[in-house]
Amino acid sequence: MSEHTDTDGAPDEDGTTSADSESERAVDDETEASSPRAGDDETVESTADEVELTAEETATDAAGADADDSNVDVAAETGTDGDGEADLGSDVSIEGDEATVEDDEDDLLGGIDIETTEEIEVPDRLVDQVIGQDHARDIVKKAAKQRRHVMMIGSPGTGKSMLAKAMSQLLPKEDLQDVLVYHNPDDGNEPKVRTVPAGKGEQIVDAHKEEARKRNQMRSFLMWIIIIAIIGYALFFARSILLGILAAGIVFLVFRYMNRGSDAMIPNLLVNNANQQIAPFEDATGAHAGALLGDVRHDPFQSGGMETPSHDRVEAGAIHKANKGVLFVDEINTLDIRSQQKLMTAIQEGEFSITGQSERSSGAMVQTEPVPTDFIMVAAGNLDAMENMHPALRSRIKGYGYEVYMDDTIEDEAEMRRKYARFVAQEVEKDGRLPHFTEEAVEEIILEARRRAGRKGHLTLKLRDLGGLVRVAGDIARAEDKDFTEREDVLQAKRRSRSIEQQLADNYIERRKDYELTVNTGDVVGRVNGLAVMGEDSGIVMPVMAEVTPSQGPGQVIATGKLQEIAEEAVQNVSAIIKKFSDEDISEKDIHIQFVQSYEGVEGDSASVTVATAVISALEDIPIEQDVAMTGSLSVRGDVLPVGGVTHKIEAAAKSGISRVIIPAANEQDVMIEDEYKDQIEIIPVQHLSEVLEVALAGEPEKDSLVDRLRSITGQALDRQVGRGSPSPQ
Ligand SMILES: Nc1ncnc2c1ncn2[C@@H]1O[C@H](COP(=O)(O)OP(=O)(O)OP(=O)(O)O)[C@@H](O)[C@H]1O
Repeated sequence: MSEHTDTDGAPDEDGTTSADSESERAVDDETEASSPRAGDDETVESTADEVELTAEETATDAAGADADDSNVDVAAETGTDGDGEADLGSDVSIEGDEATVEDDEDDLLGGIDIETTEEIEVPDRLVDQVIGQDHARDIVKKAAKQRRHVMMIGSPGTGKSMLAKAMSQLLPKEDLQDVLVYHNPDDGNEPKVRTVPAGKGEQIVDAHKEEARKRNQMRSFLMWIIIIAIIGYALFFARSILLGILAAGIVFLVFRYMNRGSDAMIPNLLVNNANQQIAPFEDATGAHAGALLGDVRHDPFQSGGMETPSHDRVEAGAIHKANKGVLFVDEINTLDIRSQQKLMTAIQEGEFSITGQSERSSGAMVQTEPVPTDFIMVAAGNLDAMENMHPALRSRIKGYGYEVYMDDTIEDEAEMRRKYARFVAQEVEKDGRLPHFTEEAVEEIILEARRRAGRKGHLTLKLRDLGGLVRVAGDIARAEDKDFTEREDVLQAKRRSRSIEQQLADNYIERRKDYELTVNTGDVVGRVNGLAVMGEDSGIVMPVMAEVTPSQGPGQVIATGKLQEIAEEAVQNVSAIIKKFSDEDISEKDIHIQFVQSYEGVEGDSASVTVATAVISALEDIPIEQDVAMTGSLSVRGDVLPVGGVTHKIEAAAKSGISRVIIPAANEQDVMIEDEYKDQIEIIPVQHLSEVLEVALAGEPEKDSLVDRLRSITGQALDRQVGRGSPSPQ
């Protein structure tokens, strides 16, 4: 829309052809020294923009609460490299400790000295409260400045909507507008639309109401005079009270009708930003068409003087309410295609007429003049969302904005741990009812953040879940009337707030124990205790059995249920090696694989080492030790490759009474098992299938000759000792 102008001179997405828009962007980019956009070289981008942002922050951060950008100020003042002390507020002193705490992993609070989180100052601006996600945060700042759209892809609870909300706080409030819808005397079905600066809308409506009230007052006065005159005339001259009442009634109705007419002239304040302290943030996640695009209510009377004028029935949609602010749509692929197309039009044109969304209602007759929709769109979701999103909409966002992938974890450094301590303070303050956390309680939360990361030297950024733990712990402390949330409360919360998958997995392990289905002693040919993950945070022992039989025709891999594909892939991977060391030709055999009592939940190739071991055992008729469980992916040359969820898998093995577990050596650093399991299980990291067989197979000398053959054909010369006695990483 022509009336939309951006404060920074950046072009609107105003319906120009893409060629026009591109040239506008080029001009814009020139004026902005080097405004980057998605797809540009990141290094070049960030240098120019950091300068911009730093300048912006220095000017605007009067509150001094900026989390990361304050580093610059701190560095300038103290001469240090500035690593965020200022984040934690003046109450918390960490100066002097810096050099020593930086790399001390055991200092869980990263060097700050607090008794409780009450002492930690929480920054005012949402953007400064965001932990990690530096890339996304920078993008959001740039995009707010340049009025660009953003697409954030990543795991749930990593701060996507928080960042979108933060973006609205960064937009200029001065640009906000009110939108009024007026009756159109020429065409009642096409109400007029006018925009005025925020706050003016209410004044205009009030002025119209006042005018209508005065007019109606005058009319009422006139009406009563006429009624009295008519009744007087009827009584004294016509001598008929009935006639008088009838005539007075008609006069009354005529005046009522006239009054309704002047009420109908009062405009409808469609979008009211009078009390808006920041630019609007509209969350249109899962919104139906009406809520997203606006609607016109049905009018049951439609005509005859009783109808509601069409402009009064118009309702704004999220796209209109978000004008000059942020429209956030999570799981954007769940919007139906028509809504996505219309959303695209709104982005492109910067305006969108409102019409009835229900085709059979009287609202469908009405279509307003275009209503401004000059919002910044923040689309979010996981990778699926991106695949299933309307391609043209995606290209709109891409062409006019940034795409950013959210991190799941962040490096575990002193600065970051201090921010996690602040995160606990933030969550406590946000909730408003929880007791603050003691130092030890915060330490336990940080330990949990490490554990949940599933990666050595990292902390989880799935902070919604971690915030959930903070709340449960706080609630436990509150229920006990404690002044502060203590370490025991966090430990209890950890036990209580187990996910459905964790509860299911524990049930599963218990049930298998009850029915004595878990075999953890002795040795069996063709049976391996495999390990799998359920959901994101729990493991199970999943035995795999293999049987090899001569085939009538070409050999097949036969597996149960949905696991056929995984079995086939695992057998294919191992077939090259088997061909070399075995006299048996497996292409002439049927290989039956059973994932015992499991139909799904096995992720991809993490079962391939298990399947390969079971097949080799069945083929060579060498038994497998059942006190061993294993996980790992396999290359065609027999290398054992890393997999996910090792910590949960090891814990599941320990819970099932298994005493040794084989994991890929590359995953060794990710193991963060709870203390209680450390003495129960020996962890054996391996690099090659020959090591797996050396540990898992029983029945020498067949085992030794097989391992030797495997080593010689794959050129694997292992110096290190594997098997019993190798130190566990914990
Ligand atoms: N990076 C972060 N920094 C600080 N707090 C965070 C962060 N990520 C998540 N949180 C906390 O978790 C809450 C939920 O996060 P948010 O709604 O932004 O996640 P999301 O990525 O949008 O998830 P979803 O896609 O499921 O909606 C936030 O209100 C905040 O308390």
